[in-house]
Amino acid sequence: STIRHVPGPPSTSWIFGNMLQLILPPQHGDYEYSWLNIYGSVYRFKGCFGNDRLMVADPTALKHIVNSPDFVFGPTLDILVQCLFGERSVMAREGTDHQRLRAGLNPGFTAAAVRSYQPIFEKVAQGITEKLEHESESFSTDISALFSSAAFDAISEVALGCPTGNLDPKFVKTNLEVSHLTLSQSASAILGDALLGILPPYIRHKLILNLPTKNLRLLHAQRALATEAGARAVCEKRDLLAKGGDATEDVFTLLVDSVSTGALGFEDISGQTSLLMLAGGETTANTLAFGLFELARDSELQQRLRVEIQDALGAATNPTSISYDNLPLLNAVIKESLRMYPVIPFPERVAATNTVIHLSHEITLTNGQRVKQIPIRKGQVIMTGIGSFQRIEEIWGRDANKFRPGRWLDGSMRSAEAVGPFANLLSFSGGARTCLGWRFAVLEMQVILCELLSKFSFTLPAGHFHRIRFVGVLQPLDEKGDKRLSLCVKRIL
Ligand code: HEM
Repeated sequence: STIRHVPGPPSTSWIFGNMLQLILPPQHGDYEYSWLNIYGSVYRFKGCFGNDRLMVADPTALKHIVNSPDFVFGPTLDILVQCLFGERSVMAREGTDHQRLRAGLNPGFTAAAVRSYQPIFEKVAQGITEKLEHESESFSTDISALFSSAAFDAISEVALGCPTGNLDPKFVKTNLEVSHLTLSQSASAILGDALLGILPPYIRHKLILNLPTKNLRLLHAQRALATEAGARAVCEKRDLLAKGGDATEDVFTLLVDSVSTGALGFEDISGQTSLLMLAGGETTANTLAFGLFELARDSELQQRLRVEIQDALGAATNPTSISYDNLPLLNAVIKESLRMYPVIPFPERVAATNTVIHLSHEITLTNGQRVKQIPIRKGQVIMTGIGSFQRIEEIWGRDANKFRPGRWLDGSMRSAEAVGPFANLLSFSGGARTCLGWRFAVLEMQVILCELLSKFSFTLPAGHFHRIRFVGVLQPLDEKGDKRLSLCVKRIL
């Protein structure tokens, strides 16, 4: 097959191939981004047990993969989706069933719907300020924990219409435990995924649902509690709407209201609870943490952004009338954070049929042949190299490995093929499975950054250390491997 001749890094282990280098390097991207420079935007590497995998960062090929029904979730992602989100979740659906459910859920995530959630995001952001104001004037704090809890509050209030304080405490606790569970990424977990991946999906699903391990029991409990919380929220909203009560602005209310159109059933709504709570929490929280870290290490950039925000706040007739999309530097910082730190950096896909991917330019195979398309056999695993794509120098500039929000403002980037829904980035993926909550995440980040930077300044503590690892999502870890990113915070008002 052609794949055999696609150049790529040598493998040092039959059991692990290059998987440990890709998933557990000392720092995220240590190998991946240097392979990009050596082998280009498409290369072959070894998965576990000698299997060839393809890393694809070429924009034309990526656009095809995310838009084509020829590619479905790879085995590891499939396991994750079944365990964490359950078979009723939109992520677990395929083909027309997926399209139908997505269309039904869409009213909760349109630009207009998300704009209506702005006051809730502002309330959550003020909640962070209140926590920080309880500290002394200047102190060090773990912003990653702070953002995780804020993102959980935001998704609970905006999706379910329920403050976290009103949720079943057992659900809140298991949700937190599950978020921490992703930290258990290890060589044995990679091997376990590879072994499960060999099984046909039907047997794999049966096994996942019935294996009596502690972690799987926790995941099942979390899913059940999430569905219960979702069902309760759906019932409350249905009763309120039936009585003609004052509807609150939240995703579930909008969706329950649309049930009469026949697009969705009540269980289609409650079945999304686990997915929304988990997919909407850590992703946004970690992107925010990485962005604020970059601002903490560049005080001049931080100050310029603060001035932009304070000017906008000063000009606004009331704080909730701010139009966050009109703040150029704020949005450049958010785009640059998403570009440099795509929290899902290489979602896995598998070819559902024999197919071909076309590339934006020719590559030279190890046998000397020049090709602009690669035939793919059914079953071939492909990593959609979102992180690598977002570091291609010809597209993003010679300094693509540097955090420089100015690239979004000074016209120095080459316009490339439009792939994702936001700023030509793929951090929210693209095509039929584009992140449903991308507008939600962008507004949440805009509101929280504005609130915090207008009231506090952030610097790196002496001897600052953090490591970025892919543990289900990209996360900042401390020396001990615990999730933490500490910054010094000083009140400025
Ligand atoms: C910075 C924050 C976020 C990032 C970077 C992000 C990224 C992604 C990516 C890459 C996918 C596609 C995964 C794949 O197909 O392999 C995805 C799917 C999804 N995301 Fe997000 N996400 C974020 C925030 C959110 C939020 C806040 C919500 C909910 C309010 C959300 C809900 C979803 C849902 C429901 C899907 C599944 C879509 C489907 O399969 O049709 N995400 N997200």
